[in-house]
Order: sequence, then C-alpha cells, then structure tokens
Amino acid sequence: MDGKKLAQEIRTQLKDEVAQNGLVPRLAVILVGDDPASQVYVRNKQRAAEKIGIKTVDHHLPATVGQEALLDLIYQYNEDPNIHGILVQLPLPDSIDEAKITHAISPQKDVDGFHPINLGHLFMNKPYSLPCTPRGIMELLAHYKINPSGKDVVIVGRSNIVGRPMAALMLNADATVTVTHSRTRNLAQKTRQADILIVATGQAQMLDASYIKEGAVVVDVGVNRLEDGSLVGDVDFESMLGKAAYLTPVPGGVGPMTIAMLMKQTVEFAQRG
Ligand SMILES: NC(=O)C1=CN([C@@H]2O[C@H](COP(=O)(O)OP(=O)(O)OC[C@H]3O[C@@H](n4cnc5c(N)ncnc54)[C@H](OP(=O)(O)O)[C@@H]3O)[C@@H](O)[C@H]2O)C=CC1
Ligand SMILES: Nc1nc(=O)c2c([nH]1)NC[C@@H]1CN(c3ccc(C(=O)N[C@@H](CCC(=O)O)C(=O)O)cc3)C=[N+]21
Repeated sequence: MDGKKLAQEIRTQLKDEVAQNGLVPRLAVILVGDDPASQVYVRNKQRAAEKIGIKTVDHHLPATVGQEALLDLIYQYNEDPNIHGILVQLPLPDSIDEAKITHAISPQKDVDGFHPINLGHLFMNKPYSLPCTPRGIMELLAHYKINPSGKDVVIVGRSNIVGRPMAALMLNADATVTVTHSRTRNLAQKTRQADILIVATGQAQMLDASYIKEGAVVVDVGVNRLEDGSLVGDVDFESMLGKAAYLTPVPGGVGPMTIAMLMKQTVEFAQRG
C-alpha cells in the first residue's frame, strides 16, 4: 500500500481547498529534546505545510526546559486566535509530565487528538479530532477498499498515540479488535488470527512472516533508524512480501499518511474558525 502516493493526493486537495477558501491555517509545533522519530516527523511536516499554504510556528526547546515554561507556551497559543492547531511532539523528557501537557492544550486546538476529552469523544464514536496516525491508517485501508467491518483486527502495541486510539477507531468501524503488548503471551498465535494486523512496537523488524496468516493485510507503523542510517519498520518487509495480501513499506507507508492527516486536521480546524 503506497502511503506516499495517497498522501500526495490528499495534500494536493488540501492545497486547492486552502486557496479556494482563502484560508491561512496556522499550526504551532513544539519539540522538546531530540527524539529521532520526532525529528523525522518535524522535518517532513514543515515541508508539507509550506506547500499547502499552512503556516507553522516551530519551537525546538532543549530537553532541560522546565514544565512551567512549556505550559506557559501552550497557554499563550490557546489564547491566540491566529493559531488553529497546537502539536507537542511526544515522547517528552522524563522530567516533564506528559499527561499534564496533553491536558493543557485546548481540545479545540488539539490537532493530535490526544486530549482526554477528544479521546473520550473517539471512544464513544463521536469524534471531534482524531489521532493522525490511526486516522491515516483508516484512510489508507479505505483507499485500497479494505473494509474492517466484521474483520479480525490485531494491534501490536498499546501506546496512547497509536495502539489505543487505533483500537477505538477499528471498533467504531465494526472490526473485532485484539490489542496485544509486551505482556502478551503467545503473540504469534494471536497475530496469526489477524485479517488486518497493525504493528506499532518500536522494535525494528520484530515480526516476520511466521506471525501472519496467508493473505493478511499488514500495516507497519514503526519508524526505526538503524546504525547505518537507514529507516526500517517494526516488521520484516522482505519476509512478509510473498505472504501478505497488502503490506505498507517503511518509508513510504504510514508516515506520509500521518503527515497528510495532520495537515487535513489543521485545515479543518481553520475552517471551523
Ligand atoms: N509512522 C508514523 O506516523 C508513526 C510512527 N511511530 C513509530 O511507531 C512505533 C511505535 O510508537 P509508539 O506507539 O509511540 O511506541 P511506544 O514505545 O509508546 O509503545 C510501544 C508499544 O509496543 C509494545 N511492545 C514493545 N515491545 C513489544 C514486544 N516485544 N512484543 C509486544 N509488544 C511490544 C509496548 O508494550 P507495553 O505497553 O507493554 O510496554 C507498547 O505498548 C515507533 O517506532 C514510532 O517511532 C509512532 C507514531 C507515528
Ligand atoms: N505529538 C506527536 N504526534 C505524532 O504523530 C508523533 C509524535 N508526537 N512523535 C513522533 C511520532 C513519529 N511520527 C512520525 C510521523 C511521520 C513520519 C514520516 O514522515 N515518515 C516518513 C519518513 C521518510 C524519510 O524522511 O525518510 C516515511 O515513513 O515515509 C515519521 C514519524 C509521528 N509521531
């Protein structure tokens, strides 16, 4: 499944929409420290935003920044009518309380959909803002005419940013959902049941073909930087290639879709005014 191509199509549509409606969407992005996956994200995001006509205000703060200073920055953007979306890159350094930061962002400006209010709306199948990666995965599947309704969906990973919201979206789409994690026993036995397998562990190339059944749809969320500088996912792409019916590459799969959804949500927020 070619996420890069679909993301490009979505970005072109957004560009037209922004131009036609005379919008100037503005997104504030805050990165603390230097998590490698976050750095990839920030770079690609800036590029995409610029082409669409979305203005980004970027803050790269040192890992030593105090929690109060970070909160003050968020409050400032909450009040600023010219800013439509606020995104704080996760993970944050251990010295900062991630939950407190997520709570501080106004739910109306929460382009990541991580605020408890927005997660609650999602869980109750009345979403306001959606986490970008799971939303991007749903769009990618829809594009390839893969309907999760009634399917056995297995998710590996239960993080707040991928696994949990993914489970909620899949449940809303009428899938039968299994969420697995590091304490799961007999992981391969569970993943082999999957019609659709979504992997977000952060463990480079952890799952090979022995973890799937013939004809499964495999979505690889992982973005891992190897020592030689190359980027790989959480599944062994080569191994799965002959056995999966559909497979997302890394790079070029879920990553670009995440960015496209972030752009889409920012434009949606700007349109809501
Ligand atoms: N392409 C994109 O747009 C995005 C990519 N990413 C990438 O996706 C990956 C996952 O990110 P994220 O969800 O934030 O990661 P986290 O580290 O927050 O969560 C990883 C999850 O995987 C589980 N896990 C770890 N090891 C194993 C194992 N051996 N067996 C089973 N489960 C395991 C953990 O279990 P437990 O809860 O028990 O610890 C945890 O639930 C990373 O590579 C990240 O860079 C993330 C966001 C967006
Ligand atoms: N608040 C928050 N929201 C996030 O959504 C979030 C986050 N924090 N922290 C970090 C992770 C990681 N993440 C990525 C998104 C896109 C690519 C991406 O564009 N990947 C390209 C890489 C291409 C390249 O540059 O080589 C691809 O896979 O093709 C990577 C990683 C979002 N995350």
